Amino acid sequence: MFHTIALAGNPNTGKSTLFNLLTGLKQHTGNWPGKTVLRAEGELKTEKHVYKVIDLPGTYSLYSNSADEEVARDYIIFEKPDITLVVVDATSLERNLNIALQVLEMTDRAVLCVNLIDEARKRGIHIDKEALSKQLGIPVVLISAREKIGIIQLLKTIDRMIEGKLITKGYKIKYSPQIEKKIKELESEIKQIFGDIFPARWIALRILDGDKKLLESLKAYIQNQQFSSEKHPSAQGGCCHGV
Ligand SMILES: Nc1nc2c(ncn2[C@@H]2O[C@H](COP(=O)(O)OP(=O)(O)OP(=O)(O)O)[C@@H](O)[C@H]2O)c(=O)[nH]1
Ligand SMILES: [Mg+2]
Repeated sequence: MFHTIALAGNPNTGKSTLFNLLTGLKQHTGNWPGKTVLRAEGELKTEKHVYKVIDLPGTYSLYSNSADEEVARDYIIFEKPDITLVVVDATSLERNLNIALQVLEMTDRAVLCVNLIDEARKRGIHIDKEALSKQLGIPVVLISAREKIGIIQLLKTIDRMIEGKLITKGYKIKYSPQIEKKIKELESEIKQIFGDIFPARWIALRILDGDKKLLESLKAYIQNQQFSSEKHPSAQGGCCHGV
């Protein structure tokens, strides 16, 4: 049995370089954004486990602004990777953390990979990974995918997470009392429809944001599930039990 790892993050942060290093494949890399347009898949074997690694397109957010964002978002929400590696650029961490917070709204099972640590060190940038990890509630690993720095530590972190030895609790942004009240109301309705298969808080936030495309994706997902359980009645009681 294999586990799944998705690579998400802003464009040009070294996701495909890391993907190639982990899987031995040759995804397109280069110094301009938007190279990976569709998701690519490969295999990673660590000492203990086998993983399917998915290289997602780089995006500045995970809303419904573009096809790329939808590919990345839908993968995290509908395919539910066991671990999402959020690959960020150590030389522009503040800007990159935006997407990390968006991923944490969707899943707690994430690791922050602070890539290009070689470049950051050259520029005298110090990153306090313990403080970052404490704030975000997930492991933080400093890596250089190009110079192969920190990769053993990353693999150990992935294995430990899969084995349940590392418990994560991703940071969730607190909004104003009025918004939090609306989120609570919507959350309970969303849970009635979907149970626990989707992160209700995240869907509530997307609804409040007027994200119609997400609603369309959810509708298509439900129809798809109903269709496949009609075709394969034995499939009922799977992940969509109660929908
Ligand atoms: N210095 C340094 N450069 C890196 C590192 N990792 C990747 N790069 C370089 O960063 C550039 C972008 O790398 P990619 O792997 O293509 O980035 P990506 O995130 O897949 O980009 P998109 O698919 O466009 O989102 C390339 O020129 C890489 O060689 C690193 O650890 N250190
Ligand atoms: Mg890429």
